[in-house]
Amino acid sequence: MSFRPTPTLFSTKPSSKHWLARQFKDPYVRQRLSSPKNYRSRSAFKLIEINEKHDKFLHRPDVRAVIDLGAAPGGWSQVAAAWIEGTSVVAESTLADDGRGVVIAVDRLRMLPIVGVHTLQMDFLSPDASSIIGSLLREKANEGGKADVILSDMAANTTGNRVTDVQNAMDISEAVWQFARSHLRTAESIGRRRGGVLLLKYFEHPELQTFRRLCLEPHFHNVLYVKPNSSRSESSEGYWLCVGYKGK
Ligand SMILES: C[S@@+](CC[C@H](N)C(=O)[O-])C[C@H]1O[C@@H](n2cnc3c(N)ncnc32)[C@H](O)[C@@H]1O
Repeated sequence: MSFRPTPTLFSTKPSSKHWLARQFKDPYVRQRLSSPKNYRSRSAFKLIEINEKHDKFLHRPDVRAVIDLGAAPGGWSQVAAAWIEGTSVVAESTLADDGRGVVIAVDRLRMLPIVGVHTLQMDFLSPDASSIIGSLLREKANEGGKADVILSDMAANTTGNRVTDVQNAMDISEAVWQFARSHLRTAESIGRRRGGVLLLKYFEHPELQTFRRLCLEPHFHNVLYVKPNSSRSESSEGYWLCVGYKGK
């Protein structure tokens, strides 16, 4: 596919020129535009890469319920649904009776539908988010309302105020962790040390490292820092891949 902008569609401000130049050079932007899979976001390649490099935690026969927090526009949900829907390399017999598991995608923005994905438009930080998502899990996946994998690519809008931005990032990490405590399946219940997986985006800051040490490390068999090649090197984002949830 050729990748040429229509000049009249773009502003010529220096910031726009810089953005455009970066987009044209970016191999993942090109890959997204040329891929027949029509991924909705460049982020899809981050999840694909993390999954490939880390034991294909998403592509396990016993992964039936995936929650994608901060899912819009939907690249990660597409990747998860491809597996759950059985369009990936999976034996039919390993899927649930109706041939599917469930992906629940949550975002405060509206998302266009994706086959096999239940979308919830809501603010994840609202007090009733956990119970609403839990009810949907019980209804669509299992009585216990447990998820095998919880993904969070959520990021608050930056304000330019460092203190506020760090606090917002902390609030999201804390809320995701509290949610995982209630809804993530334990490794023990699956009989697999690496089961019960949380993938959580965070931004470099000492307070977030403290959060990792106090909240995540004691409750998972392994917590890895992951910076996929597809995550821009100038971005301070990284992911914690927490495998083997030990339970409360
Ligand atoms: C980087 S994008 C996610 C991209 C997504 N993984 C994909 O592949 O398409 C981050 C998303 O988090 C969402 N978000 C941030 N804070 C949120 C909140 N409190 N509740 C729900 N969604 C939130 C934003 O609306 C945004 O769509």
